[in-house]
Parts: sequence; structure tokens; C-alpha cells
Amino acid sequence: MKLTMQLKKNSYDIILKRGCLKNLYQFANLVNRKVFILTDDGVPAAYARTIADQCSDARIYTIPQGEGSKCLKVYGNVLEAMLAFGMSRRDVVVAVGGGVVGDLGGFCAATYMRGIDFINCPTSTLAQIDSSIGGKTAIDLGETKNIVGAFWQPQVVLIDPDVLATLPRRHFVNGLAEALKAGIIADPELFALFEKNTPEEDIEQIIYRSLRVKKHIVEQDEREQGPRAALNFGHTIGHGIEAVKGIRGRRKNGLYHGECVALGMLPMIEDNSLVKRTRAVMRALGLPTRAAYDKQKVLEQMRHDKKGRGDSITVIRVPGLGCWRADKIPMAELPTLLGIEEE
Ligand SMILES: O=C(O)C(=O)C[C@@H](O)[C@H](O)[C@H](O)COP(=O)(O)O
Repeated sequence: MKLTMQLKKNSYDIILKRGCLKNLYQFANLVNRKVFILTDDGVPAAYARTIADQCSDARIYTIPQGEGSKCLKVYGNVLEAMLAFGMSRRDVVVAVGGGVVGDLGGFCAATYMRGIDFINCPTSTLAQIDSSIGGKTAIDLGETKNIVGAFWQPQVVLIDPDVLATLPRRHFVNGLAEALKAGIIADPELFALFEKNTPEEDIEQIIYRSLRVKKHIVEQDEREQGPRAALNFGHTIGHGIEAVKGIRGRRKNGLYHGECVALGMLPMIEDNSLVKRTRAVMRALGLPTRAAYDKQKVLEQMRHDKKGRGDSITVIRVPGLGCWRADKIPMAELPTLLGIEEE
């Protein structure tokens, strides 16, 4: 299956095909240029080697697995390794890994020599379903998520669902939260696939339909000036919980990104019967539907959300399945969203 992200001069193909990693050379120029392959130590090394074998001059650089690598220090280390490899403006960065590798690799490509080519080969459910397309690249500052970054679209995205077979179950399910998000805001049939509760069997359809939702929204609003904010459904509270509970991979008992997004979506659904159905899907998948966290601290984090403007913030609400609404609310109303009672 192929989708094309139509963004005028930034357009690119998204290839979704079992076994496609070994065919990257068919979609991108990997010879007569340096190819810097970024991966992490949780990704089977064979995937990066499969890419390297198709290049005339490749360097594999492996970072520690986990959100902790989306930081200034690792970002600097990667840039230094790119410079030491002798990379020029005509060379390319290939990310082979999950959301962390893609976000960091994309940001390195966006900023090295003011921007060089970037290719994304996502290997986690979350990255295949969501973060590998759309051009958001970023690192964190301390606990504040994605606060330093750039919009930098890839040249091509190669999605091989076969690689998901090596993921631990919890990691696999984590990414499905973003697909559930896409279904809730824009694709009732995708939501129905989740109610069937056979995600392994339906994974290609789940990935395809989620990417289609995201593509459609990004094409209307590449730089999140308007409707792209819909993709942030669940993230205002989700990023806050992530910062406070700690993200798994950075903190031992932390939660994964998708798990936090799942928790963040529930309070934003206005239709009670949809809340019940969503909760049932989440339980069946093994996503959390409740968690204990310090609400005041989460609130503090929510004030840093990129959808905030001074005293107000835009939040995404879902009035019913397949639709959404952006509401600009005063920051003072955020406590109510978290169920914090006014004094
Ligand atoms: O691509 C987008 O736009 C999204 O909001 C997708 C999100 O699922 C994703 O987690 C994104 O990285 C969050 O972006 P941020 O702007 O809230 O940092």
C-alpha cells in the first residue's frame, strides 16, 4: 500500500508493505552519498544493518533506548558523530527505530548544516501509526516534552509491519492508543476495528487507516496553525501525566506515551456512551483507563502546552464518534478538566 503526503514541494511517499525494509534503495538514493543510520539499542541490530547493506557509505549510530535520549546531550552527540563522519549537505539521515529515534533523527537532519535529507523507517507501532509522518521533530527539555524542535518532512517513510513481531506486547499496545485517537476523531470504521479486538490480525488496516486520517489533516495544516491541533486530542493531559509520572524508559515505573494519551483522551469525550465504548476498548487492549497522579503537578505541566497562548489554551474535545472541536478556554478552566475542585 502506498500513500502520498501532498505538501507541494515537501510531498513524499509513505510505503506500507511487509518486508519493505530491504527495498529502501528502490525509494531513495543510497549510493554516492553518506548515509547516517540512527537507531537505538532496543531495536534489533539487523534492521539497521539491512539498511546499511543497501548503501555505498553508511555509518550506524546507536543511542540508548528510551525517552531519556530525546535530550540536548544525546542530540549534541549525534550531531558530533555526523560531523566526524564527514557529512555534507547532500547526505542523508535514516532513522530506524521508534518515536524517539524518529523525533531525534529528524531534528538532527533538520538542523545539521541548516537541514539535510531525512528518511524514516519506523519500527514501533507508535511510530508506524503516527509519529513517523507529518514532519514533527523534537527533543525534550527536562521533563517538558517536544519543546525544542522543527517541522522537517522526511523524503520517504518506509513502514514494514513485520518488524512489530519483535515488540513486547505492552509496547505494541502503547502505539495502538494513537490509532484509537485517529478512529475517535475521524474514522468510525477504524474505531469499529478496535471493538472487534483482534489488533494483531488487523494491524495493517489499523496502520493504514490511522495514517490516512493523519495525512488528510496534515495536508490541510502542515504547521499546526489550525485543524492539525485535532491530532493532539488526548495530549494536553497526556503530556502532563507523562511529565509527572515519568515516561517508561526514563523512569522505571513510568507510563508509555500512548498510555498517557489514552488517559488524556477519556476526560475530553463529551458523549457518555462513547466514553463507555472507548473505556471498554482500552481495557480489552490493556491500556490504562485510570492512574494515580499528582493533579496539581500535571496542571503545572499542562500550562506549558504548545497550544497555550498567554491566559488561554486550545483543547480538543470530542462531542461524538468521528468528530472533534477545538475549544479555546481560559487556563483557569484547566483544573476542571482534571477534576480538581475549585476552592
Ligand atoms: O503530528 C501531530 O500533529 C500530533 O500532534 C501527533 C501526536 O500524536 C504526537 O504525539 C506529536 O508528536 C505531539 O506533538 P506536540 O506538538 O504535542 O509535541
